[in-house]
Amino acid sequence: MALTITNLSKTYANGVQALKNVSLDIPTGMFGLLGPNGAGKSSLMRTIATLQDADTGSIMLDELDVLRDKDGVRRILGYLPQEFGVYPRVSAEELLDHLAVLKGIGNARERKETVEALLQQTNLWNARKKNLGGYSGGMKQRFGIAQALLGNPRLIIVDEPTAGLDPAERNRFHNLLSEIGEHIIIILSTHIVSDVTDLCRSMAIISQGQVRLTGDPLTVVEQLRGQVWRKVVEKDEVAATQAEHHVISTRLFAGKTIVHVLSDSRPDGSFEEVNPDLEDVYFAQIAERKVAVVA
Ligand SMILES: Nc1ncnc2c1ncn2[C@@H]1O[C@H](COP(=O)(O)OP(=O)(O)OP(=O)(O)O)[C@@H](O)[C@H]1O
Repeated sequence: MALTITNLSKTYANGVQALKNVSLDIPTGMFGLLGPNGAGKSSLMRTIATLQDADTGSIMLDELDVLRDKDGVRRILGYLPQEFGVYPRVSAEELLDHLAVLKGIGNARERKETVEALLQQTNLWNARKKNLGGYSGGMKQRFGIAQALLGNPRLIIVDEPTAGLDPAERNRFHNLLSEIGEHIIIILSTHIVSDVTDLCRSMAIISQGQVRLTGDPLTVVEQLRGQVWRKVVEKDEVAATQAEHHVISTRLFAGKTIVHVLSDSRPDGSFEEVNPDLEDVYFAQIAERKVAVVA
């Protein structure tokens, strides 16, 4: 199974062009869509989820025309949106049962089995009678995944799921996502680079509505080897370093600043080579855009 997005564009009524000729091939497994705030990730996710239309372009899930056959897509789609509201005075068990009815699981016995299995899988069984208003952020996200899994979806979209979760809940959420299956497509939209490093076998970086890079994380990181250099500088040296070099990131460490610089060769003897990671790949893409905008 594959999701093929071709030349997708979208301009909102206020003139903002959120998607510019986006083309992506998304294979089975977990796919990471990485980009800064405002990059166009949610616009793309909502379009795939049939919640809004594109101006031009096409999206095919194998033979299924996603932009035309919306009912067909909804039958096989699980969606966890960025803003996921719950009814605070209803228990997880009751709401999941209700959502299962809406998903078309009419048989009461089948529904009971499905709801119970999902509550177990998302580790909410012991809290199933508790009102959702009393759930923590992480529990709500796990409930969000439980509802997205109703009806055995073949395509799951999760939009920025770990923002605001503490490390333990984030781990739990990651484990849950990676257990869900290798045989369906899961698109994880996020601005948290390590979510993609940890979970995804293929990915894309999107910024300002355009796809900047696609590939598998290991390969795109390897392609940057020999081009990233680091130096520890005092805070008041950062500006001068930025003026002289192509700085892709700065990070505070013990009161000093670690700068990462992109360069085909060692800029000078004061820099040491970095073992690049996906964060370097990401910042290199995003930093290039900033340079392009200034120029
Ligand atoms: N309904 C809308 N009407 C007008 N502009 C919109 C609308 N939705 C999004 N935008 C704009 O389109 C651009 C892309 O937004 P989008 O929400 O798709 O990005 P994002 O990558 O999901 O960002 P974030 O992580 O902040 O949600 C932004 O400039 C945003 O302000």
